[in-house]
Amino acid sequence: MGVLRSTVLIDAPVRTVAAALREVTTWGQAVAAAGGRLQVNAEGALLVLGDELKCAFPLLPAQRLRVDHVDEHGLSLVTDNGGGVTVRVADTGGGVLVTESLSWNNPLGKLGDLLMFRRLVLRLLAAHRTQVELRSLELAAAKIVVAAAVVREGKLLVQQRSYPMSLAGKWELPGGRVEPGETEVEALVRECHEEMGVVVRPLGRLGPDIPLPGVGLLRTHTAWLDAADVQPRAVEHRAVRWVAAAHLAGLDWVAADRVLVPALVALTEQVSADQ
Ligand SMILES: Nc1nc2c([nH]c(=O)n2[C@H]2C[C@H](O)[C@@H](COP(=O)(O)OP(=O)(O)OP(=O)(O)O)O2)c(=O)[nH]1
Repeated sequence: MGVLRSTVLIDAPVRTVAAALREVTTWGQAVAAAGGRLQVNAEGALLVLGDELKCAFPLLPAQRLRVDHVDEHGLSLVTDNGGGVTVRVADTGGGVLVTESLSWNNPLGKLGDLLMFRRLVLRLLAAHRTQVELRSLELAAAKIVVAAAVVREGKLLVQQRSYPMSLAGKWELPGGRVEPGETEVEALVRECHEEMGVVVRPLGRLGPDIPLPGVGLLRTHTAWLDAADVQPRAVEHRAVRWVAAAHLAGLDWVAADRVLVPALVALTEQVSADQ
């Protein structure tokens, strides 16, 4: 088995780099820059566990890759013959270190590695490194949309959108755009008050950053309702609902929020166990 590794230090938040890694287009552009073609069998713009990709390079048999692991620390893709790509992101305090390892099984042996595979893999690693860095810096400068994950009595608070047409009827977390001069926490408190008439207390970050094409970057914070007995109401939305962990995966979410579901399920189960 051949293995090559590449590293790069990126000046962006660690979850933002992880978000760039998940983007299907980042992988597609890297493969194209190395002379290949990537076909993706994924529902959204971001890779989730189990998604499949088919990677083809001239003169080589196409490889099927499956997303085997993905979280805010990186992801791994595995091929049918035991090879694959693992990318890890780690905050060093002086930038985010991205380490990518690409391993392959070459039926042509050492000579094939020397003549062809090593060069191709190095090209691919360099192209991916460049794409991830470019996209991370772009996302780090993007406008932020904040969302609140509020759990009470074993259920998560969700809202049903009423606009625009393309999102009407879909479910999302309460929140909205961070206005100029506002912190994320201030925006979250303001949006929850405007949208549901409640006061929330944000507690900290949850789950991955999620790129919203043409809008910005979605960032989620866990939050508590300030008063235990107050009932959120739908001011701008069609409905608000409290949903148990077991029903979260089945909800008709806006596309981006599907990526958050594992973190939302884990949070809801954990808070229910603690209460
Ligand atoms: N609030 C919120 N917005 C989300 C989520 N997921 C997601 O893709 N979005 C998108 C939908 C919108 O394109 C954008 C934020 O829109 P918004 O309508 O909530 O924000 P806003 O109140 O600041 O904007 P507006 O109504 O004044 O236009 O982010 C989510 O979970 N919560």
